[in-house]
Amino acid sequence: MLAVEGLTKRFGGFTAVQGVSFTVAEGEILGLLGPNGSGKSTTFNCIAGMLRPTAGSVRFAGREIGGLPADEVCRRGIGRTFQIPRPFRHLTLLENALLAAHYGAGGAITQAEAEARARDALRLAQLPDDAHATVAGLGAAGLKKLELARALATRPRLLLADESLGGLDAAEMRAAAEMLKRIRDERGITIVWVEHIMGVLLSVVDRVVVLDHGAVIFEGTPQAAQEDPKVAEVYLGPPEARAA
Ligand SMILES: Nc1ncnc2c1ncn2[C@@H]1O[C@H](COP(=O)(O)OP(=O)(O)OP(=O)(O)O)[C@@H](O)[C@H]1O
Repeated sequence: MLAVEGLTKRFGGFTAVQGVSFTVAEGEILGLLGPNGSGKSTTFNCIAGMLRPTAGSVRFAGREIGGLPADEVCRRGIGRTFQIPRPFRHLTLLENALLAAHYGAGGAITQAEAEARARDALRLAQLPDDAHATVAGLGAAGLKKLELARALATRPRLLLADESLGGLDAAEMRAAAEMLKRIRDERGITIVWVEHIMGVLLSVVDRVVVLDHGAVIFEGTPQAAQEDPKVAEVYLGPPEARAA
């Protein structure tokens, strides 16, 4: 469904992503892992149209999308969440989701249809879908849910989830991971989940790609990732430096 090939992104003289290639199959949950600064968000933003790749190709559903603007990528069926939720705080949850539904449809749906999509997305994210629920009072976990609902309201076939777990406690992390799994299982939405926290992600993803210094250093099953010495080294440091 998604094929990233030779993706490279330079910022001036600095190469943040260098020749990254991976594919995502329909219905799969792929975990994109890597330590801070390894190029995950840059890769993600090149797919989602927030950044224009310096080189390489991004194909979605058989068509090149590399370099298309974010709104066009969204209309083609790729929804995304942001690492730092920035909802419209003066609007209700429903209004936030409604705006996302219109954005995802490029303004081509009726208000009734947008409302149906918005309510469905809020329910999927386990948020109230009544007209009065407000953003005020949502904690970190609630804001992440709203971020997810806004992405779902755009009716994506592929969901790019950016670091959904930062700032959550262990129980909230498990619940968030289960929610992504449920969205895939119930709706068949393909998911690329970007995270630097490895533990809980490995329990729900089908496959893992690990980046380090802008390049892919591992691709395989979650089990194999846990046993891979290169993955252990970027996460835990060289063997001699690890605590016994
Ligand atoms: N707009 C930019 N201009 C210059 N350098 C950038 C820019 N965006 C990212 N970088 C650099 O590119 C590298 C990769 O950053 P990126 O945000 O993609 O990493 P990441 O793996 O997502 O990290 P994190 O887990 O901290 O979000 C970093 O060294 C970062 O400082």
